[in-house]
Amino acid sequence: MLRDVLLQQFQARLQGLPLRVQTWRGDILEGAGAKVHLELHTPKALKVLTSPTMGGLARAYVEGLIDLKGKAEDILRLGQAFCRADACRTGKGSEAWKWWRHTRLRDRKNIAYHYDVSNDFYSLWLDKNRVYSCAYFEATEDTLDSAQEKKLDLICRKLMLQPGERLLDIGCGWGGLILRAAEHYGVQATGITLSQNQHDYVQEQVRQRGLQGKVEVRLMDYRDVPEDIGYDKIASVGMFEHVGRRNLRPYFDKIARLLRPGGLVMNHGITSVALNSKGLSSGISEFVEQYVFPGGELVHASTVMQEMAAAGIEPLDAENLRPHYGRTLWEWVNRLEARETEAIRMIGEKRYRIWRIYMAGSAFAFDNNWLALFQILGGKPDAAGRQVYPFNRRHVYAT
Ligand SMILES: C[S@@+](CC[C@H](N)C(=O)[O-])C[C@H]1O[C@@H](n2cnc3c(N)ncnc32)[C@H](O)[C@@H]1O
Repeated sequence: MLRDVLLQQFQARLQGLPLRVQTWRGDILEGAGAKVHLELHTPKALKVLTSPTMGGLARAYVEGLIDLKGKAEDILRLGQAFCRADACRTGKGSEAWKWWRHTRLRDRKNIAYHYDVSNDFYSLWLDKNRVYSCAYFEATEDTLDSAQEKKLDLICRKLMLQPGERLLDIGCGWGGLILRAAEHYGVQATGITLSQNQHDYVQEQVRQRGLQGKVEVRLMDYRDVPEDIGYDKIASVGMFEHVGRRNLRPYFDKIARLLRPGGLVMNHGITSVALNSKGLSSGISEFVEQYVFPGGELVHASTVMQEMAAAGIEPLDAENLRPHYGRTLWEWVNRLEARETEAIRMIGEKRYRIWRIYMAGSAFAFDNNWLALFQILGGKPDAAGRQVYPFNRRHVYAT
């Protein structure tokens, strides 16, 4: 019978893996020294497991065909060995994305899908400032809270924020950067987001902290920001992954028009390690597109610099924070798992599983050098080509 053949093929793949498997009939297939328990809830799961991909396993878990119990790190390591997916960084993923996907309406829907899940859910496992991007673990003893504050400060120092300057934060999330920049660096800050929940939360923070007139948040697409102001500094943190490969040129053109001559921009975001921008293989990109970040796209850091330069913004500094994002994501996963019951009550089992597996998978991808995180600082020279930037980096590291 086909089912028995599939079961045999599956068993052959298990050889030597520390995995305990329980089938829907209650049979136990014991691997040596099992660290992870895999439950097959239905014979349908066998189809996924006989020619497995990382994305296929994630989908089966999210859809409830299988259950995975154990430490998220062990699950990912086993998944990789089981799928024999050593080369996910090679960029053989889907090319399904198309430029017309990034209409304003579609982007707004995509953002709402991911960010408007529930503010309470995000507050369960993010740091106290609700920063949803890579932290900066400057010292080994840093906690998530301190590492996120250090990241915000690192960006403020790289941008050389001065009191009275105008700062625009494109994709401001729950306001961590604009609130800190206004309170600690004295800038006039404007944040934009496409998420209604984030917008409402930041507005309430501005009111509670008495920052009216100093911090403004707007529910707005970056393409619609009025160009008559001339910002001294612009930040975009964990946002440009939503822009789309083909929109990077107009995105940086827009930034160049918003920035006054001599101004600085910090583009902080996830980049691919593969040069060809095709996405991670083993079905990972397809899973992320369907369940996590519809419309998200990654490019190599060199492409970011190229597109920046084409818009007349001079790349001044680039730092890869890859290990910091691995650590940040493991912190998020551990904190989410510790609050599993509340999380499921708030957003339901399926969405809990999506966030758990995508964050653990992303942590694994950073640890394995499949993904990178680049802070790229650029400056807009004045008409004579001048860009006032120090001859050293003391302003960044001497605190
Ligand atoms: C991963 S969050 C990062 C939030 C914040 N910068 C942080 O570090 O916590 C991405 C942000 O980009 C915003 N975003 C995505 N696409 C956007 C667009 N087209 N226009 C404006 N904001 C956008 C989202 O609304 C969200 O606030």
